[in-house]
Amino acid sequence: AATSGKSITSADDSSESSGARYPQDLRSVLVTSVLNLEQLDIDLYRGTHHWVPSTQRLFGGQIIGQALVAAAKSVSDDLYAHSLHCYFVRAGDPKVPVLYQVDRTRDGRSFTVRSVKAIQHGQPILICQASFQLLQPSPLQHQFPMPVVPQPEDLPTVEEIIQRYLRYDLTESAKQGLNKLLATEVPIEVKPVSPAQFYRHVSGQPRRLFWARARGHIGEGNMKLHCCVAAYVSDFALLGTVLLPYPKYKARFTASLDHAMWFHSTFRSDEWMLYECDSPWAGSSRGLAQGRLWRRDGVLAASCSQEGVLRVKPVPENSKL
Ligand SMILES: CC(C)(COP(=O)(O)OP(=O)(O)OC[C@H]1O[C@@H](n2cnc3c(N)ncnc32)[C@H](O)[C@@H]1OP(=O)(O)O)[C@@H](O)C(=O)NCCC(=O)NCCSC(=O)CCCCC(=O)O
Repeated sequence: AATSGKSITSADDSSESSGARYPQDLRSVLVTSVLNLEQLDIDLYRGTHHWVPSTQRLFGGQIIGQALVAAAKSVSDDLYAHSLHCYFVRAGDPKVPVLYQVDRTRDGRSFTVRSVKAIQHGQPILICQASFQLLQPSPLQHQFPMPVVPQPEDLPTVEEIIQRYLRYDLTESAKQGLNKLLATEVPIEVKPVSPAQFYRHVSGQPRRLFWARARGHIGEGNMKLHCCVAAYVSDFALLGTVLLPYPKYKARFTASLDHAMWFHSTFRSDEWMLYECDSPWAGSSRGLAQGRLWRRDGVLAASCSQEGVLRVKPVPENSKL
């Protein structure tokens, strides 16, 4: 079943397919560049960087998404990604590309496993195992119900929310921070269900919900690619859920330590999906966050879990943001 270096980052180019929002010249940058790896040799790929968070380390979602692209290139078209398990062992350096080395761990009748090492400066920054499966019928089928929330059309984008905040009486440095956020091109669109909770302006349960989708058109037909994009999206704002009950503290150092993801159903990552994030536990400078990605028709598309290191400091009194 193994193949060599197939292109999995080819979106459906056949103009606007079934209700797509974008013509082909507005293909998602996630497909055209973020997840588009250069093949250097058999099972060896190179990826470059796009959005780098303010932490100045590589965005974990990008490394996971690219690792899954590399793994998927060596499995046949009839197999679907069903899970991945990763450890972030070193911070990624945004100044150099990342190499992805794929090991074809096992090809079975139903399941196929790949191990991927992401390397910079000769050392691993991520180790990832991904598993793929032939679709199989099953009498066992259940899922939790999707939370009831406002539809994305009735909610503002993060950009609109930031514009609103900029009209408040803020310190110069808070304004600068918000303007920097506005100027940053993140390849996904986000609509928080509760902006005050999303931005930690109210103390609350360690739980938040937002709608997310890839910017631009991807199209149907390439489920592996949608899983790679969902892996990218799944690392966005997930770990921050741990901080929601603690408005009196701000992050001094946060980084995800590991990330696991399970894909349950077919979905389109360029259509709105509800991301439900919660954190059941924090302690010992670590926090556990869990996420569920829902299709808007209520089908559970994917679940993920992540543990991160979180070192915090008190927010100064009288802080305006
Ligand atoms: C840093 C990792 C997690 C390993 O930590 P450690 O084993 O402690 O490594 P060191 O290199 O020894 O220390 C790193 C740093 O931490 C300081 N440190 C260590 N221990 C302590 C302590 N007990 N108390 C205080 N400080 C401590 C140490 O001094 C170092 O500080 P520095 O000298 O100032 O650097 C390592 O495994 C790692 O980095 N892994 C990679 C993590 C990663 O990159 N994850 C993916 C990116 S995170 C992400 O994507 C989330 C983005 C979210 C964006 C969004 O929400 O939208």
